[in-house]
Amino acid sequence: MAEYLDANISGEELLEAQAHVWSYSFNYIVSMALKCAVELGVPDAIHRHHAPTASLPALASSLQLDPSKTEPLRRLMRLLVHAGFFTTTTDEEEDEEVRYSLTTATKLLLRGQGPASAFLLLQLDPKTITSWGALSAWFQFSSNPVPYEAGHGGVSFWECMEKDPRQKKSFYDAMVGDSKLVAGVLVSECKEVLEGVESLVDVGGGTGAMAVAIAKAFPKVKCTVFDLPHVVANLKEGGGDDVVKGLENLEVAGGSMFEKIPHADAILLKWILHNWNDEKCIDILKCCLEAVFGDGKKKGKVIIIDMVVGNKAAVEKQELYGVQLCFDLLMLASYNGKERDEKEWETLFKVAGFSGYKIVGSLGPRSIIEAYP
Ligand SMILES: C[S@@+](CC[C@H](N)C(=O)[O-])C[C@H]1O[C@@H](n2cnc3c(N)ncnc32)[C@H](O)[C@@H]1O
Ligand SMILES: COc1cc(-c2oc3cc(O)cc(O)c3c(=O)c2O)cc(OC)c1OC
Repeated sequence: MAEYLDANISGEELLEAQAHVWSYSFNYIVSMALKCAVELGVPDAIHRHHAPTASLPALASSLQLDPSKTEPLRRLMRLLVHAGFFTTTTDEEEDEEVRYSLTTATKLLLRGQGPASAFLLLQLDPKTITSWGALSAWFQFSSNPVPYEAGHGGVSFWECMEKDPRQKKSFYDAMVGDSKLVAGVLVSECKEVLEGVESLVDVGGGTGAMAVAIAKAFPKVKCTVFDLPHVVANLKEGGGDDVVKGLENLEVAGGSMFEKIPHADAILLKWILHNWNDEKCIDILKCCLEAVFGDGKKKGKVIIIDMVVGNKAAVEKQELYGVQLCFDLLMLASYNGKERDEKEWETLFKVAGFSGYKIVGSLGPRSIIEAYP
């Protein structure tokens, strides 16, 4: 036994530890195999198939792969079945051939219509992966609080994105996909959040996907998409993925959430505060408070869709807790932002001047938090 190991460790425990290291060393291979399947169009080919399942030869032929790639495809699919992205059945009465079908997760990865495919491709973009490779150098040598900026000559993620149309498109495609998915759940299963709300501003609303969904589902709510002027510049003229144009109860406003936010009785902050450190969050929240006060009356609320690290959902489902911790590291690396636990949220609201808050629902690893003036 090597001297650095405790003499009491059994051989079984040692080999299990080795497999644990292997498993985490290989995690990216599963991610890359999934990216490969999405790029090949495997989910789409199964979806297009005349039956809800597809055999390996049918799949290979639909993907127009050379016959020599059929066996490698079987091995790719075996890994992704193990990871929960496809299921298999065998028709014993017919040909005993294995047939693949989609799971709910792979339905989210259909090209064009799948709300999570842009997110997957964004996380696995060579640029994103390269920035993770520089994290240890940032810990050791950088005085810039934002790892992303340290690797980009002091330029922020938002500024870099403006100079790189491909990165900008992939970022907003990922955000739009997520907003469509979350908006669908919000308007059908969490309607009470918008009960009694007459006007709403979606702060940092990007290209408007969330506000469009709310405006369509709640025609009596006057909605506004608010983001930096260049982000919302041509939304009214029909830019963006959603039809902002033509919706009577939807306005577009450009400005900065650090300066002035238009008045409304509900201010929505979806996936905003985790991008910022505590000081910046307090500035944003103070601006929100002014926006809901508007006519001087203490009414209205700020609705926040973000993670509450270690919440009940995460305690009950370990995978959700893992997602929260990965997002926290992504926010650290990209913006010096963070995912917050309930105590940290409570402190932010108190310091910004809110009278109270309530966690009113959960959306997978994220929560819906209401903060009151
Ligand atoms: C992570 S995205 C979230 C977008 C959208 N809420 C969603 O969940 O899909 C953050 C948004 O904040 C916007 N943003 C950044 N700085 C801002 C500022 N000073 N004022 C208003 N919006 C800002 C960005 O343009 C971007 O659309
Ligand atoms: C486009 O390249 C990068 C994207 C991100 C980034 O930022 C996010 C911000 C959010 O509020 C929510 C998110 O889900 C995300 C992301 O998923 C995400 O990938 C971060 C980067 O810097 C590390 C990027 O540059 C490479």
